[in-house]
Amino acid sequence: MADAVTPSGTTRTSGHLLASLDPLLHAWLPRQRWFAGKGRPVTGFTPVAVTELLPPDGRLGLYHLLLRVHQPSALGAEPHPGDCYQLLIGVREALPPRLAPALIGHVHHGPLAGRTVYEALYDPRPAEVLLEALRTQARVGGLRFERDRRQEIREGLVARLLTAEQSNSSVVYGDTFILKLLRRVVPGVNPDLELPLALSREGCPRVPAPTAWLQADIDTEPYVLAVLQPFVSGASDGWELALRELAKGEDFAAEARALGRATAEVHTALARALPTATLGPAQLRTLAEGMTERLTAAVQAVPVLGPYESGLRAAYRALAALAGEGRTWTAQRIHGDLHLGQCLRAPSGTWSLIDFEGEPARPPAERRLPQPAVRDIAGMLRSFDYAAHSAGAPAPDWARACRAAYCDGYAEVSGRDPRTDPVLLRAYETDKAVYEVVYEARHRPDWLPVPLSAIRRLAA
Ligand SMILES: Nc1ncnc2c1ncn2[C@@H]1O[C@H](COP(=O)(O)OP(=O)(O)O)[C@@H](O)[C@H]1O
Ligand SMILES: O=P(O)(O)O[C@H]1O[C@H](CO)[C@@H](O[C@H]2O[C@H](CO)[C@@H](O)[C@H](O)[C@H]2O)[C@H](O)[C@H]1O
Repeated sequence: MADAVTPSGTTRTSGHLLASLDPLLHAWLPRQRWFAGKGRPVTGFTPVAVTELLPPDGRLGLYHLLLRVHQPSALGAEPHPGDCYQLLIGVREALPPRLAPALIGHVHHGPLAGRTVYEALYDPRPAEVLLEALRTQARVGGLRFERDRRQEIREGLVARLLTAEQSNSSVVYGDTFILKLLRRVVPGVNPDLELPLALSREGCPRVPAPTAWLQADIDTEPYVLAVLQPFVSGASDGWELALRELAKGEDFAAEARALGRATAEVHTALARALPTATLGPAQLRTLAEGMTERLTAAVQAVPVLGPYESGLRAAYRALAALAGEGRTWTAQRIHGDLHLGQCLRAPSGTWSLIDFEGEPARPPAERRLPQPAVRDIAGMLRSFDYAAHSAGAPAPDWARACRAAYCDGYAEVSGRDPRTDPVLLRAYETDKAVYEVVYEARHRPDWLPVPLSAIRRLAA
């Protein structure tokens, strides 16, 4: 491993530390749930920044690492410098049994020889070090711990790692706050901080307002590394709730309507807070072309889509035809990956939306472009359909009622009924269903029939 490029204030041992960790990380990193490069071998690491948060000479050492992971590009893809991942490495003489699942390995040489290194977020003490650094707005090396001073952060909140299946890692502090530590990080503005901050400035209560955040400046570029928000205690997510109601044969229309209202509140606040744009004929054509290209790539990746391709293309042709008629749409910042799993219902019945990162597979710059709000609505409509097809026997009437109630709720608050834009809505729903086919084929092949049933309907 090359010598560490350390920000000022970092440790004398960091270069050696990385050299001794290299073989351990090779074995450990690709097995992590949040590692996005699965299926391609890891050929090496380059340290981007190494910061000592607790010196290793005590009972507990703690390092913050940003690591570039080198992997061969996918066949036909452009050469890529490698994704940058964020790690928190704990160092102890020996691991207590409760931390066994966190083990990375035993170090055999270098300054940490004889010590054990592990995934520090499993351990309450290192996680509490992060909260304390946020509370006190610490600066350590190139790490900047920032906070909104209007919100109080109490001392001594006890940390626990969330065990949910997720793309990043989250720690809950005393049921008061949740810290999302981003794993694959990119330079520039991150919508997962940008949009909740903008919504909080607008006074929109539908999104937990960021309390604090961690940033790094690397080669003059800012990286958002973690975001702390109030924890919605006792909340259930929309997906769990929908499946529970379906299993009981209960209707979900009242909740769907409340979700429609919440989505409209968020869209209205985002349109006020951040720039909007008008999509003219040229942009509509580009939009339709992009959808068509994604369909072509999806058919190549998942050939079972083949028989439906021409039927699905009709939705995109209809969109391009609207461009020919000179139709325009307003575009604005949106959630970008809205589905039932991104909606939390507090015990009081209030809904919140979370996770504004956008679709992780899309390039970061594209995720921050203004887009028609209908795209988020299409995501939610797909989600009701998903729920109705995931619970034992399909429940098309249940899905229809939810979809209608969601649009009603949206129209009540925004004054715009998404069903008055059927061509755009259908094109976005088709695009999302195609994405889902690829997603399920890659990640959950047993679920493939769920989006495929929508594909059959949309292609007819
Ligand atoms: N403010 C919050 N209050 C309560 N639970 C939350 C909150 N934010 C996130 N969660 C929980 O954490 C999980 C992961 O959060 P999410 O932002 O979706 O992370 P990821 O981007 O890693 O998927 C969610 O599914 C939800 O259960
Ligand atoms: O939550 P993520 O940002 O990781 O989104 C990805 O995974 C989702 C599944 O967890 C996937 O969503 C699809 O399945 C959901 C049920 O599990 C369903 O509610 C969604 O409507 C459906 O799209 C999402 O597409 C993917 O990007």
